[in-house]
Amino acid sequence: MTVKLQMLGTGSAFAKQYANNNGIISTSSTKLFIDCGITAPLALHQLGLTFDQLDGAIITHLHGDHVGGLEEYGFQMMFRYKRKPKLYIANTLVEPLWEHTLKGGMSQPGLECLEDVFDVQPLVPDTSYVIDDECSIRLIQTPHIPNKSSYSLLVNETFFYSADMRFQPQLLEQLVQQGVSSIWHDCQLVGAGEVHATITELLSLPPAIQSIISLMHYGDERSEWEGRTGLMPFVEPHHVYTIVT
Ligand SMILES: Nc1ccn([C@@H]2O[C@@H]3COP(=O)(O)O[C@H]3[C@H]2O)c(=O)n1
Ligand SMILES: [Zn+2]
Ligand SMILES: [Zn+2]
Repeated sequence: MTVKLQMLGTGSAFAKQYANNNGIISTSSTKLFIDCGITAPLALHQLGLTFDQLDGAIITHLHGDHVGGLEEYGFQMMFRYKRKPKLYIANTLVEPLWEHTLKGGMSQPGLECLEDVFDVQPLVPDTSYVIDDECSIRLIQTPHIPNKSSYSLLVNETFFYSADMRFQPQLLEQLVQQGVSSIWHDCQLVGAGEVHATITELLSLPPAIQSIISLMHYGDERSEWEGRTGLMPFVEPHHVYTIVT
């Protein structure tokens, strides 16, 4: 049972040296985007891949760096590849993703809801879903923007992918107690962490937790922080990581 994760990009929403923090999670039989932001179509192309090589996407929340590539993904699959990709998304985000994000560009006769474009798999948070023999996923609602739903992702109950979330030391502690052995965390290197965890906050975690954290969703100032992130390495874009063995 092996699950791999390759990041198309590891950058913050405003980063220009690193593409949006979007990944491709894969098993021997399934390949899914984790988020599909503005830069995802180009980043995918630069990796030598095409949309039809993926089975679908898992979506964490509705910011452009996480969903801004879905219009092109949906249209390419519809008109070029003639197949509906799976869309794993929290049940609370199904309607807003269509009404507030995609409808303006995608609606036309015959395309009137998210289900007309994607094979929508609405996920109930805190519930585990089997993707295939090797992989299960569970969404956990985590705080990001006040009064907006946003989710982190637990893979096989052992790998925690924060997506975008504020500093939640108690949650991280609890996850470790429940058997999580690897955490990929978004990280704001400069400025106040109003909607993301800052590096200063993450550096305050006990060494035992820091030692299983890798940093993603960072800004262009990453190079100034090499060697200054405690026990937490940066996730490298394009590197293929084995996240579950
Ligand atoms: N209240 C907010 C809302 C948004 N932002 C910035 O906009 C970005 C949107 O994508 P993100 O990756 O969630 O990061 C957000 C902040 O940089 C912010 O700094 N404060
Ligand atoms: Zn983001
Ligand atoms: Zn966000």
